[in-house]
This record gives sequence, structure tokens and C-alpha cells, in this order.
Amino acid sequence: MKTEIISARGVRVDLGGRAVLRGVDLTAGPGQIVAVAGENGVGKSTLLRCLAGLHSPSAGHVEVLDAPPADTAGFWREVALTGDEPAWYPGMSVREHLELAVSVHDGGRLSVEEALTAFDLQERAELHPLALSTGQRQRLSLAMALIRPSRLLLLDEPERGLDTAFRARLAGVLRRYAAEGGSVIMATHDHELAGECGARLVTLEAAV
Ligand SMILES: Nc1ncnc2c1ncn2[C@@H]1O[C@H](COP(=O)(O)OP(=O)(O)OP(=O)(O)O)[C@@H](O)[C@H]1O
Repeated sequence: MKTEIISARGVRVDLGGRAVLRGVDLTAGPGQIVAVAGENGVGKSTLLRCLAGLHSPSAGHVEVLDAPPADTAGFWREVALTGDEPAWYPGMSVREHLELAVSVHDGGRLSVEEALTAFDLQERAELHPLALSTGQRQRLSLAMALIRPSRLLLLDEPERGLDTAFRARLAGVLRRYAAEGGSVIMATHDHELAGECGARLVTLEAAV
């Protein structure tokens, strides 16, 4: 029986006429957290986008949940991606954004109150997201990904804007997600976060 959630072999991605990724291998099974590290520009975000079906590899083979990743509704029911700040709905509060995530996905992994507590947003729940600080908005982005059911989280620099105390707390949130059988691939510069999550570290080297 196949147990891998992600299987990427010999992946090459070309952007702007040059290879950004070349010969990249990555696997992850249920309950595993993988931290993808490497210097600025080495291709971490590109790899995540490739796993999300948003870039096609020009060589190699990628399977996510037993099929090539595809930007389809069925794929996004199983996979949550965070990276660039999402567009927030005008006139909707933090709480309403979380309620929306639960209703769109037919139920939550967490209740809205649990998510507000886990991401320390209880006192900001009635504000519009743009009234939050940068780090608080990052916590909301992560809460939107974790409140809904999924089998795979693709997180691009989840530590962005977070203070040290919340980074430690995030490690606990991700460990719990993995303990429930979910897989996490995160691009990160934060080796401490990766260590606290018990993540397997994969360091990308510049494609030559
Ligand atoms: N659309 C694009 N067209 C051309 N080149 C691109 C495009 N997107 C990214 N690149 C290039 O691909 C390389 C990898 O970018 P990527 O964002 O994946 O790096 P990264 O490892 O995530 O970097 P960082 O740590 O700074 O976030 C960079 O040199 C970037 O300039």
C-alpha cells in the first residue's frame, strides 16, 4: 500500500528561461513535517507552488495524494496553502473570516472559538483583519488554514512576522496537526521552529 502523501522525484522547474529547481527529491508521509530550508532565491517557494500545482515541472515527477497536483476544487479540499497575505473580505471581521472557512469546507477541524484561542486572536475577533498588526494577520492566515479539514499543509515561511513566543506556540499547533495524521511541508528560515516541530530538514542547493 502506498503511504506517501507527497512524492517528488528529479523535479526541475524553469522560470524566466532558467532552471530554478533541478533534480529535487522530496517525500512526506502522513503525520510527517518537512522543513524546506536554503538561502534566499534557492527555490523554496517555487517548490511549494509546484507541489500545489501552480507551477508545472519541466522534468521529473510530482505526485500529491496519489495524483499530479492540480489547481482544482477537489485538490484544494485536501490541501491548504499559506504564503502571500490573502485578500480579506471587506466588512467581515476576523471571526466571520473563520466562520466562512468552516462553512465553505463543510465543517471545521477546530471550532471558531478554538481557532481564536489557539492563534491568540480572541481580543481581535470583532475587528476587520486590516485593523490587526502584521503578526496578528499572519496568525489569522495560519488560523484560516488550520481551522478547516485538510490532509496536507503547504506553508511558505509561516514564521513571517511572528514573535518568538508565538513561534513556539505554532510548533505545538503543527505537531498536533501531524499527530492527527496530517502532513506539513513548510519553507522556512527558522531552524528553531523546524526543530521544535520535530521536522525533517531538507536543504535546497542552488540549481547550477
Ligand atoms: N515568475 C518568475 N519568473 C522568473 N523568475 C522567477 C519567478 N518566480 C521566481 N523566480 C526566481 O526563482 C528563484 C527562486 O525564487 P523563490 O521565491 O522560489 O525562492 P525562495 O527560496 O523561496 O526565496 P526566499 O527565501 O527569498 O523566499 C529566484 O531567483 C526568483 O527570482
